[in-house]
Amino acid sequence: MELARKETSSTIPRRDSEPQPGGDPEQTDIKIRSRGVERRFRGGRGRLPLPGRLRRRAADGEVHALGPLDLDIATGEFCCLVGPSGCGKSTYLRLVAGLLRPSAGRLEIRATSPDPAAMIFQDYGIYPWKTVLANVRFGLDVQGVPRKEAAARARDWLARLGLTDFADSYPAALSGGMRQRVSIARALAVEPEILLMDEPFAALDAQLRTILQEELLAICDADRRTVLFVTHSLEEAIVLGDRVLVMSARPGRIMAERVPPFGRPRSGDVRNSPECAELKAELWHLLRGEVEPPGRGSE
Ligand SMILES: Nc1ncnc2c1ncn2[C@@H]1O[C@H](COP(=O)(O)OP(=O)(O)OP(=O)(O)O)[C@@H](O)[C@H]1O
Repeated sequence: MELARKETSSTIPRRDSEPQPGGDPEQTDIKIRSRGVERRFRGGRGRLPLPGRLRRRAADGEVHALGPLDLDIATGEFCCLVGPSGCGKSTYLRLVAGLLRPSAGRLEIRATSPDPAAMIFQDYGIYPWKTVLANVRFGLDVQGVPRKEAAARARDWLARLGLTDFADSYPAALSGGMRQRVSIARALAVEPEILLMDEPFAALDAQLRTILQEELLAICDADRRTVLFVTHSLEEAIVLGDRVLVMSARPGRIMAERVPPFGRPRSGDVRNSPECAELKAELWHLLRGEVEPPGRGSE
């Protein structure tokens, strides 16, 4: 993608402290534009049991979860979001998905379809009572895709993710890695313009995580999509992203951004490069001050 390629060089491009909203001012093909986007919550997370620190915040009335956030994401760009726990990463994804509305600011999704985003969660989000094939077909059925075409497209995605032999199995019979593949196949089958991934590999062991990262790289190289990927793993962000966005502690803002110095197509082997190690150290240095030490209180 243009932005990433232009900035690829032997040194890691820096855009410290005051990143341009959206990075490259010449970049006009914007898919997601955020201007002054904020989100506040009132009264905690419904009736969910909250740990003490969060319960105290909720009792105070309002949680300023995110922003103001100025950010442009280009069409076809793979953006990784890293930041301390509770800084509003998932909240931003839910805003882009249209599951939440901003409390202030303007969030523009420049989509060509009425339902442009698909979301993949850490806990798979697949239906246990449906077979693998039916899960992958689900979004296509909802879109009203004719039965034959839906079945063919679903089977194609099953094949791409190595799930053909499990088409008639139920999720309970699958390993965690397989379930996450089903979840990815289901999201991609509807060919979303925007793919939102919220720590999708966090529950997997290190080997499976590496394999699924490779698969995601291959899928995105074959078929460029706009991707927003939330992760706590700096290495994962560097290996996958055209751009790594570093968020401050809550209320989250974009504090810095870095462009991993790797082109496309890209192999997961870049994780073993000195550039990856250098960038990881730099990102950790940026983040360290934002990560709240245990017991420092809620504010
Ligand atoms: N529905 C809600 N009601 C009240 N508070 C909420 C709600 N959703 C999120 N929050 C609060 O907003 C803040 C940001 O939450 P969010 O889940 O977006 O953070 P995050 O960066 O994704 O965290 P993590 O990395 O731990 O998943 C947190 O303080 C959280 O408790």
